Amino acid sequence: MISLENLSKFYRVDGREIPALKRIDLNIAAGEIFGVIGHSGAGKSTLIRLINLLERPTGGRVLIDDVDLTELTSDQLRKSRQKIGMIFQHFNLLMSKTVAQNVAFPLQVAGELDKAAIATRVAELLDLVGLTDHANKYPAQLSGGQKQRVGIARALANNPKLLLCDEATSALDPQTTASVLQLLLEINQKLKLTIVLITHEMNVIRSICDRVAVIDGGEIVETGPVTQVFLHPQHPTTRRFVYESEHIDESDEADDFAHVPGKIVRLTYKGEATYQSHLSALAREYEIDFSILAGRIERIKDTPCGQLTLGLTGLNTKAMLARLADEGIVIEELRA
Ligand SMILES: Nc1ncnc2c1ncn2[C@@H]1O[C@H](COP(=O)(O)OP(=O)(O)OP(=O)(O)O)[C@@H](O)[C@H]1O
Repeated sequence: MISLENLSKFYRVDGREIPALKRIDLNIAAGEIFGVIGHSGAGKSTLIRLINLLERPTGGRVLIDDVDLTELTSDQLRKSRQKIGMIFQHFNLLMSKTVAQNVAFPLQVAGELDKAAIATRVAELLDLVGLTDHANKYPAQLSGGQKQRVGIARALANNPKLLLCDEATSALDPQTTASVLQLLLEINQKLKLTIVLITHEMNVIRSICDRVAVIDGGEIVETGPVTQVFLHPQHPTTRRFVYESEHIDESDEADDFAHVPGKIVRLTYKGEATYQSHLSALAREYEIDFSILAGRIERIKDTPCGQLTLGLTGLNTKAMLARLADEGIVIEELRA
């Protein structure tokens, strides 16, 4: 649905060109929730603002459903933008208008004049985001989570096919973050809406995204399904994000395991295999002793996943690992 081709953006500051994005190539499919994660200054905001041309690229193309937005007239662009909703970290609500008026605003801007039609649509949207009882309140009377729900209702007013989320939960506490993410997931499933979100928090990616791109210094350094990127991070920036979110210290681990005898391996389980007890049965069969050095079980979106780091001793470790591999468990040898 979205195709960014060789996209670059330079900002001109005091006559100097500051590179913000360098030759980005990215494809996002209709109906997916796609996350972009990066540290401050990595280029996330620039990237998301290029998707609806709030920023114009210095080079490259932005295609949405095969239409190159960079070639549209300003009138055509305005029409295309009505099919792209956006929500923001600080909500950007009109403080002097009520919740209902904020949600009605984009309908009026799009040319809807029928007051009854507007009222019906606003009621539908407030019901969708769970704010029916707050229609006549002003933004100052709402919590952060409620404000973001107004932002979401407003963004959905004109039935967009794409929703862009610019650090949409960064100003919210963890519990409110979880409920806003749940709402985004419901909307994605109910309305078949494509969602692109940017964040600096791995937890946001883990809870609702299907695929993720990691951005660093204006470049995409890694991209893939969230389970793949989470369980087998390749680039140092990705590894840092994952290990920080799991409170793992790689260098500590190496020290801690220095005195463990035998082979050290990491097993990765995905799906139902996560809960099965092959390990003890196989260890008995192959006369292997194992000690558990580290472990975690979690859910990545709706997939259960587990990782176990083991110390193995015995004559048949190779054969036992081959059996585990046959059962679809990914084996990484950390020390031979
Ligand atoms: N309007 C601008 N003028 C000049 N430089 C800019 C402008 N906007 C962003 N930049 C620069 O471009 C780079 C990328 O910024 P961007 O805001 O896209 O990063 P980010 O990953 O969203 O960071 P943050 O999470 O802190 O918002 C940074 O070096 C930033 O200083």
